[in-house]
Amino acid sequence: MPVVRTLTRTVKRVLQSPVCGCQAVTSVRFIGFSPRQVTSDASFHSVSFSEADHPRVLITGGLGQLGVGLAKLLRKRYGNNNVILSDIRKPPDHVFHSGPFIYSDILDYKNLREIVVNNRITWLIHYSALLSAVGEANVPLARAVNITGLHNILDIAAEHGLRLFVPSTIGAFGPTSPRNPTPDLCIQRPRTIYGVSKVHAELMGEYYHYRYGLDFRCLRYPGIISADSQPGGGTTDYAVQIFHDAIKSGRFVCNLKPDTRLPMMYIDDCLRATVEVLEAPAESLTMRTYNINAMSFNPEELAQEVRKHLPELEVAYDVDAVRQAIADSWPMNFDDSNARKDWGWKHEYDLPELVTTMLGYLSPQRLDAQAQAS
Ligand SMILES: NC(=O)C1=CN([C@@H]2O[C@H](COP(=O)(O)OP(=O)(O)OC[C@H]3O[C@@H](n4cnc5c(N)ncnc54)[C@H](O)[C@@H]3O)[C@@H](O)[C@H]2O)C=CC1
Ligand SMILES: CC(=O)[C@H](N)C(=O)O
Repeated sequence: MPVVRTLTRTVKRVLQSPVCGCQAVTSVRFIGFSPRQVTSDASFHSVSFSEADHPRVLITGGLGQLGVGLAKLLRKRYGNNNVILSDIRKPPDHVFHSGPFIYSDILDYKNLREIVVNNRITWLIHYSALLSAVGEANVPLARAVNITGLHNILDIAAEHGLRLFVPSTIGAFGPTSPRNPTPDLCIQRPRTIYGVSKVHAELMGEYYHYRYGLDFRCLRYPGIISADSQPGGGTTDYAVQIFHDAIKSGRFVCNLKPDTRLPMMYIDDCLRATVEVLEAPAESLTMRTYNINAMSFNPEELAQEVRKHLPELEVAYDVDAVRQAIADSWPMNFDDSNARKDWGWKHEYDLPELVTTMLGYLSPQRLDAQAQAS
C-alpha cells in the first residue's frame, strides 16, 4: 500500500504542475529520453540568431499551400541550410533549387527519426495533413495522416527534445461551440475528421507538454489566403480561387452561400505569427494552443471588395453541400485576445489590404514579367 500511496502522490504532482519539465517517467516508443528544451533566451519580436545558436528546422508536408513560404521566411532568419523542407511529393524546380529538400513520409517512423538524427534537427514544424474537404472524401487516409502521423511526430519530438509546432484550425470547433466570437477555451465537438484530428493534436501536444516537458506550440489558423501557392482542398479555398477567376475570366462560381462568414488571414500574417510564436520565450506562453485572427468576411463581402478593383466581376453560387455544412459549423469570428496579450500578436492585413495585395500579385503584367524572368 505505501507504494500505491507514493505512486498516487507522484501522479498527482505531475498532473497538477503547470509545466512538468521533468524527466520522462516512462519511455516513448521504447526509448528513454530526457526532454531537452531548445534555449529561448532571445527577446520576442526582435530575435536575431547567431551562427551558433540558430535552430535546425524540419518542415513536414512542406510542399502545400503554406510550407514553401514558411521555409523562405525561416531561411532568411536562420540561414538557408538550416531549414529543410520535406514532403512525399516531387518538388517543382524552383523549390528544389532554393534550399534543402528531403523526401519524408510522416507515416514512416524510422525514416523520420533518421532525418531528425542525421540533420541534428532542433525544431519540427509539422504541416502534413489532409484538409477539411479532402479529409471528408477519404476518411481512412485522413485518419492515418492526421492522427497516426501526428503520433509519430510527437514521439520523435519528445524523444529528441525538439521544439514542435503543429497548426490547428478554426475547423477544430463545431456547431456546439460559440461561433461569434469563438474563444480559445470552449466546447470543441467538430463534425469532420479534419477537426477531430486537430482537436486530438491539440490535446496530445498539450499532454506531452505537461507529461514529458515537450516544447509544444500550436496556433489555430483561420482560412489562409495566398497568391503564389494553391490551397490543398479545404472549405475556405473559395477565398483564394475568386482572385484567380476574377483576373482570368471575370467570372467566379462560389461553392459556399453568399452569407457564409468565416475567419480569414493573408499568408504573410499567418507565417509571421508562426515565427513569432516559435521564437516566443516559454515564459510568455500562458497556453500552448492559441487562436489567431485577422479578418472575417463572407463571399458577398469579398466579391464587393474585389469589384472595387474589377467592377465587371460576376459571381454565381453553386453550393457544395459538404463544404457548406462544414462552414456552417465553424466559427464566424475568432477571439484571439490571448495571443495578442501573451506574445504580442497583431495582424497587418484587413480585407482592403488583402484584396489590393492579391490582385497586385496576380495582375497579368506582373505574372508576365515573372514568367519572362524565370
Ligand atoms: N491553408 C489553410 O487555410 C490552413 C492550414 N492549416 C494547417 O496548416 C498545415 C499546412 O496547411 P497547407 O499547406 O494548407 O496544407 P496542404 O494540404 O496544402 O499541404 C499538406 C501537405 O502534406 C503533404 N502530405 C500528405 N500526406 C503526407 C505524408 N504521409 N507524409 C508527409 N507529407 C504528407 C501533402 O503532400 C501536402 O503537400 C496543415 O496542418 C493544415 O491543417 C490550418 C488552418 C488553415
Ligand atoms: C481553415 C482550414 O483549416 C482549411 N483552410 C480548410 O478549409 O480546411
